[in-house]
Amino acid sequence: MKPSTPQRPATRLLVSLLYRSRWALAVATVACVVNGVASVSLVTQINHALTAPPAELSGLAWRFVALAVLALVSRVVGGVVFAQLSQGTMAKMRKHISARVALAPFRQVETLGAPRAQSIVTEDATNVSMLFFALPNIVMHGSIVAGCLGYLAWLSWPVFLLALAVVVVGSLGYHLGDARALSALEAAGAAQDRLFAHFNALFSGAKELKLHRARAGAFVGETLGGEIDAVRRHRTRAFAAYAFGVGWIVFLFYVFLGLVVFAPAAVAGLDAAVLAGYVIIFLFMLVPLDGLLNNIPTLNVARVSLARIEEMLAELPEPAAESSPRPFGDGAVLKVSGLTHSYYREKEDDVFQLGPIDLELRRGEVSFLIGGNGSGKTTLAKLLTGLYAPEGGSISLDGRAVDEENRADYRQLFSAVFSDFHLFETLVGLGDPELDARANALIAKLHLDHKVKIENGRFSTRELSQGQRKRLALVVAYLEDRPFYLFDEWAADQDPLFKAVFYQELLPELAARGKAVLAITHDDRYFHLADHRLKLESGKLVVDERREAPAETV
Ligand SMILES: Nc1ncnc2c1ncn2[C@@H]1O[C@H](COP(=O)(O)OP(=O)(O)OP(=O)(O)O)[C@@H](O)[C@H]1O
Repeated sequence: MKPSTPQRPATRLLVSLLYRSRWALAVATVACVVNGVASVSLVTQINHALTAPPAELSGLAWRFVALAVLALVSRVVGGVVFAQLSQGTMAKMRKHISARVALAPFRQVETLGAPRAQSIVTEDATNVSMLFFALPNIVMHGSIVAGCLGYLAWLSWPVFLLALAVVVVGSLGYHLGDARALSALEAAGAAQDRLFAHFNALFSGAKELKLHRARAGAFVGETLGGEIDAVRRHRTRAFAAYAFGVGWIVFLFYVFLGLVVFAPAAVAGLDAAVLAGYVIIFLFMLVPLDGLLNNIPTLNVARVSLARIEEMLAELPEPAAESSPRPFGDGAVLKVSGLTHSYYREKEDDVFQLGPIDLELRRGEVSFLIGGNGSGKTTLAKLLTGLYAPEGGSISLDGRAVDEENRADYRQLFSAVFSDFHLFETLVGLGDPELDARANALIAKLHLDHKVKIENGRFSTRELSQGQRKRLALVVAYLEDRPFYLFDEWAADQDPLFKAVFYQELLPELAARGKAVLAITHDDRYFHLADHRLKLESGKLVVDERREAPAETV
């Protein structure tokens, strides 16, 4: 993973976010200002009413009511627009990131990993949405502070210069804390990614944790607990740095105030007659200054999150066109020449090399791919189905090469059930009664009709055994009716009876329907049924024989 640089603001995303929301932001900020003015005016009206003669009271009361309504409306408008902005931004970011992950090359999705993506889609998107609560406050309070400084400059240049010096010295101190806070926030982000991985393990490893008290204790207490504490520590460090920064600036203002009030002689050109004026401005300025400084951490947390989002998006290349101008036909022969792929395993400093591989898959044929664990069968299947782009060599269909431009289309020729398949809740084509009927017929054929059925394109349950769920995955693949079928150790979790159905009935049936079937298998009892046998050993294809070819034992 590249080191991120939160100090460099995620400018592009930030600017585009703000630009796209400029009108809503303007409305919300104006509503905030109107609310501030109305609230202050309400207080002045009350003040006035306390000493006003009774004849003026009814006029004051009407003005009071009007101001109260204005304060109410502006507060509601501001609150609603900010809520829309922040929630809208969060939703947009989540959709954008999800779409980019969905369109990214499969290898990149594998490398990125779910925990980091989850952490970014949840925590970081929320942090960015908070920007919309902080920004108007920063603008509002910042402009009051700037206005006060301007007024000071008009009143007295020396006092203004002194105030400016305080602002510069204070900002430098704040900036030092800010740099520390940003690096702590970045470290918190990295710890948060690891935390999500551990949270996932809490569920995927629930059985193992339940069966081993010591492991559960060590995992929850040290691994997971350690990461929770790491996030807490880094975030606390960041916010403590901001607390020091705010304290430092406010302290400098008190020093300044003390200097002007108690040692006016120290400030050249200070007019004692307008001293009270300065003091009032300083005191008035303290509240918005505090508000301004307190909102900067939210802005910086959002900046760090935006940088993390940008970094992740940069790792997922811009999606290529999803369909080429000339889609593939069904194709009769899939030819592979000199195909290679390598995995670099950082932790072991080791490379797994698959290939170079040459082979052919033909429609109407059942091919079995065998080989020991780790020999590269699944990797070859990912290359054949177009999930991985080959590092070397080529794949072609009826002589037409598969390339970057048409790979997404090429993938649509395959129906696959991988060993780590995912069963979605619904079929594609919801609400089609004909599809429901075909699916239910297949479910009956796979002896699952007493357990589950399809209603409106939805499985009535997915609470099934692993072998049963795999049968449902097979139903989904059958319904897709693509020209190429891949089964990665599909029969591994089936009972002997069903293994026989799979190898002796289902696969030949698919081949008879003109499909090219590739089954990765360890079931040597059924090897003799294959039309085409392939064997991998340590990434090399050591057997490639067809039924009609001279006998060679596999
Ligand atoms: N995502 C990955 N990153 C790094 N190395 C990987 C990755 N996936 C697989 N490998 C390595 O590539 C090699 C081949 O893995 P592959 O899954 O293709 O084997 P396989 O023949 O399907 O094994 P099995 O029969 O156990 O399913 C293994 O040594 C494995 O460690």
